[in-house]
Amino acid sequence: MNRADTWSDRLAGVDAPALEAALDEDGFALMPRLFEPDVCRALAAAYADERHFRSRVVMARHGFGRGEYRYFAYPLPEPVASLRSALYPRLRGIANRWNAAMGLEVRYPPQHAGFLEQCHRAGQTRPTPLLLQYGPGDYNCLHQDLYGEHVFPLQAAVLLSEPGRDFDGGEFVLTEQRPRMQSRPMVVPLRQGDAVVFAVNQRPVQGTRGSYRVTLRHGVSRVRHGQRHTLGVIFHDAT
Ligand SMILES: O=C(O)CCC(=O)C(=O)O
Ligand SMILES: [Fe+2]
Repeated sequence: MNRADTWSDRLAGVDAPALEAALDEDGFALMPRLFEPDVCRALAAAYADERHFRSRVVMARHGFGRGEYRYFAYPLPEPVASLRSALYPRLRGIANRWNAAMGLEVRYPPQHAGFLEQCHRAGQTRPTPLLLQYGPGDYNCLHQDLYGEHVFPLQAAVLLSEPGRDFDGGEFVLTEQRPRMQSRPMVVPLRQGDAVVFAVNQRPVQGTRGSYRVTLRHGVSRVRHGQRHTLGVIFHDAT
């Protein structure tokens, strides 16, 4: 069995109706223990090896927060490549249903390779999966990972460090901006190896008089002690 099959099998064990219900209710869903601790450690350690990456961003230089991240270069290393292509078909139905509910015409093809072709034809050719590294005092301002016209409306992040042991603080947070209402904050309780799937930008909410759109942003509260690493999996590529 090749690695991509292994990841498809692994994701086949995910409770799809529960994932979908959580995404519809809150705009995010947890996938607990997606990575084993040894995989988390290996990926976090890979941050130091420049050869895996196409660029490095020091967040304070751009007003993005404090801390840094690196975008992987193609070909993506394992398990990032397999996870990205195996997760996409599990989220595509929700993405298409959300777009229909929001009155958007875009629909996503069955396989990630097909969607990437669309991105690449539009000049979005640079890989977007990334590793983030935070030390004491670091944080990530609320943001959206939009990198061009082509956007897949869901993304995933995997926490590679263990809260309480490797770091304190550094909570993954989301805000949901509702039309003519105050924003709703959400804190996502993650442990090492847990993944969160969440809305990149907008999602539909079913109200009593039809559906309306809310806008999500995500970020990370200040890390108090220790080191925190995350893997980010974004399905569209960047210009
Ligand atoms: O470090 C985090 O948990 C946030 C990661 C993030 O912004 C992303 O994956 O897009
Ligand atoms: Fe992000």
